[in-house]
Amino acid sequence: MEKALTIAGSDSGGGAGIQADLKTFQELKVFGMSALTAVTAQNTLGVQGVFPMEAEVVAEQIQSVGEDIGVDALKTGMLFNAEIIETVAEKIKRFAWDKVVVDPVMIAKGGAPLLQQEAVSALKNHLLPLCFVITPNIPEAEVLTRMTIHSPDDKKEAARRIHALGAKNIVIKGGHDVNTNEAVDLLFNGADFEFFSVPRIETKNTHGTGCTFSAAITAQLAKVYLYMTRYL
Ligand SMILES: Nc1ncnc2c1ncn2[C@@H]1O[C@H](COP(=O)(O)OP(=O)(O)OP(=O)(O)O)[C@@H](O)[C@H]1O
Ligand SMILES: Cc1ncc(CO)c(N)n1
Repeated sequence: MEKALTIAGSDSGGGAGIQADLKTFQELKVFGMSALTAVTAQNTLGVQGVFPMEAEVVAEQIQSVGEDIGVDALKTGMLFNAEIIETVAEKIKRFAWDKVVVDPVMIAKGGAPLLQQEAVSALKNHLLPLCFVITPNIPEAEVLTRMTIHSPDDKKEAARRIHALGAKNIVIKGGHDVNTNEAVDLLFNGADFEFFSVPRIETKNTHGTGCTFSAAITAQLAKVYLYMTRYL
């Protein structure tokens, strides 16, 4: 059975974070493992508390999993601060993991910060160059590129800029594009653009959509051989 690791925060409400990731791994029939970066107290009303782990605690969890069980693919979610980001980047390099999915989690849907503002540059400098796929939502893509995104062309330009930061494949998710009746994601692999569009489901219950999405990509990556060198 292929093995997937999530390096992310705990959501006590079970909709996002490692809980969403592990449920998704299980659904897609890969063996799920976790390295916890933070404990959050969350429910349907919002985020009531955020308690980050020491970077050393994150490092030890990744080390234990990497040196014994093995990792076919991994994703990162909430990383909270620069120290944790740098620790995660070091471990990815140390184990030479290549199927790395970065969900650049910054702010919970209710507005609570899940990444310190000063950690954005650590994310750009240390983690983006190591990632095979990055899955920003529109506000996250705006922070990473320092541009505003209104149109499909803006999404393309943002994807180009994120590619220039070192990410190999970029998916800009369209969940936040609430003015259209479609949810349109854009994939850019450094050469070609592809839009994926589905009818927007009218619901407020979208907590954890991004975590589930990036966990699904990670699970599917765990099962495939990366043979297309253009993407590597
Ligand atoms: N209302 C919706 N109807 C259909 N698809 C949706 C809807 N909202 C989001 N999606 C899809 O779900 C996936 C996740 O996108 P979204 O932009 O919601 O991520 P996110 O903001 O990072 O989520 P979160 O921060 O809650 O984890 C994308 O593929 C997006 O197109
Ligand atoms: C722990 C955690 N990770 C990610 C998100 C983003 O959905 C969240 N709300 N909570």
